[in-house]
Amino acid sequence: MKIVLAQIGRRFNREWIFNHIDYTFETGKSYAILGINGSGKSTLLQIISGALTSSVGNISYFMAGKEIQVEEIFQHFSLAAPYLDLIEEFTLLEVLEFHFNFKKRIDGLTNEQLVDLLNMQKSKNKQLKYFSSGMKQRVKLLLAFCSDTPLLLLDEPTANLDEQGIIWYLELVKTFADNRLIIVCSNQAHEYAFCDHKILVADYK
Ligand SMILES: Nc1ncnc2c1ncn2[C@@H]1O[C@H](COP(=O)(O)OP(=O)(O)OP(=O)(O)O)[C@@H](O)[C@H]1O
Repeated sequence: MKIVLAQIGRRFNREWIFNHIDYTFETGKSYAILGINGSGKSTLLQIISGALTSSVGNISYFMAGKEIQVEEIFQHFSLAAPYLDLIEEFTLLEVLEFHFNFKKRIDGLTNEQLVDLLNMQKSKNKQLKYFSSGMKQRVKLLLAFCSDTPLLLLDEPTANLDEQGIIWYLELVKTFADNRLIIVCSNQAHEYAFCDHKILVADYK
């Protein structure tokens, strides 16, 4: 997969958040979008995911040399982000079942294997509204990493995770990152240290 940004800019009302971004993202590489709070990392990630349009410029997506339209791109990425909500009335098993109706499971992982990966056997029949914020974050990350998509988008992946959770996240990266295009929005070194390329939003002010 290849994503090409050409002179991308975004403003809200009269304020330009960033402008003139020319950048190419490619499969097999990992990228960190970096910047202080409010610098525009999530805005850029949402443009890449097609959830938000840019104010100027063009974004193009290619898979196996064939162009994909932005309306289709949702089928090809998984996203874990603070603004993405889980259905809290569902139990963990119901969340897994529901999510994987829409996305293919990586390596055909079963619900039991996914629960084991989360280390949440005791909580599999519990509604998510009773999960701690760290547990919900682990579920979001697992759904993203274990969906068979070429593009993995992670916004603040270790938000709400304790030290053990951060180690668990880095294990997910090791196990499920191969041959994918990964883009991480972050301002915490431990969550993007593995990334090959770094993009500073402040360079595009
Ligand atoms: N819908 C919107 N309307 C107006 N302003 C917005 C909107 N969405 C974002 N902004 C503004 O755009 C700027 C960038 O926000 P964004 O959430 O992309 O930053 P961020 O770098 O991801 O921040 P954080 O590290 O805190 O998550 C902020 O000043 C924010 O207030």
